Amino acid sequence: MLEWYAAPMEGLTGWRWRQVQHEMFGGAALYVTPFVSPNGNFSFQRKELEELDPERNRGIPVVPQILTNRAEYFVWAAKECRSRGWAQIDLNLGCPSGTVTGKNKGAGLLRQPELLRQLLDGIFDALPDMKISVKTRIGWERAEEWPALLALLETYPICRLTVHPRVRTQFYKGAADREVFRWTAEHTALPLCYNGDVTTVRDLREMGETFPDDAVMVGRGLVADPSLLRQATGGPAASLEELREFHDRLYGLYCRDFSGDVPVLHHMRELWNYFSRSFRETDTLLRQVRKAGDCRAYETAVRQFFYDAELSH
Ligand SMILES: Cc1cc2nc3c(=O)[nH]c(=O)nc-3n(C[C@H](O)[C@H](O)[C@H](O)COP(=O)(O)O)c2cc1C
Repeated sequence: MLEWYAAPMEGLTGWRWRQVQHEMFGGAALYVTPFVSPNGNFSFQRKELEELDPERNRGIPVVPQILTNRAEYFVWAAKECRSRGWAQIDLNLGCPSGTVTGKNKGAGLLRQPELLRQLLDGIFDALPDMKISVKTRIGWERAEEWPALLALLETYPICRLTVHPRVRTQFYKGAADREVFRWTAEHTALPLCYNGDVTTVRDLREMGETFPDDAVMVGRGLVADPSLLRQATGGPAASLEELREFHDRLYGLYCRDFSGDVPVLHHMRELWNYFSRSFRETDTLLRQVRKAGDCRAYETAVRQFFYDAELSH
């Protein structure tokens, strides 16, 4: 059955974004959290605890994502998540960042098949009753690596394999290779989820028609237009008023929770990098937003923007 998922995006789709998006627009059957990264201290950071907190995610179907290359850290973190009521845990095999891959984590594991095997053996031996999903790229530097990686992954009872069909060295450049996903769908019995460059309702419909038995995960397209999955499930596109309310509520949560203007503005700038695509003619606004040295200047720029704004669709 085709389902739509919200992708994990560090700094963008954290619990505050999920709260507001889910309440206002919904449409996602699951929301994978930006990764948490357990280590030898066997304790989560405050930000990670918030990300996993049932209260902050109340009513939202959340799948915590874990980034590690050590089975004992994953198993500890998964049990912590289970004790908070989360039934499924996702393993990150896709993060391309040099600081992550340099430690053989995320996509770094894709060039270390033996380490990956040990990690998966340890995870699936210790957690036979938990639903474990995996989100992966198709290789380190060449798509030709994918058949061997898939053969390895297939030996485990992965409850859903999300495939982002780029290799690590591409980061987010070039096009996601939908042919590789098609090949994967023809060659594996694992439940699949497609992820990459799905940004319009037309894309969503096309994916739904081509892969009716799989799921589709949307990242940047959903941050750009938080109503995208509502539209995929037959609902209307967001109105200008809804987008303004979405912005104001999220901004209000950042202002409430962060101390000082700097972290608030940092988060809002990240959001606008994508959210601006919902509107026409955003150059002046984006300049003003980037220039705003404090929240007052930011609020003035955004008020003016919404006064003049026109939707891009
Ligand atoms: C700023 C940013 C943060 C991301 N954080 C994560 C993350 O924490 N975990 C993860 O698995 N993928 C992460 N990703 C990758 C996205 O989940 C997704 O795979 C990627 O954006 C491609 O999908 P899209 O074209 O629908 O955006 C991140 C991507 C970006 C651009």
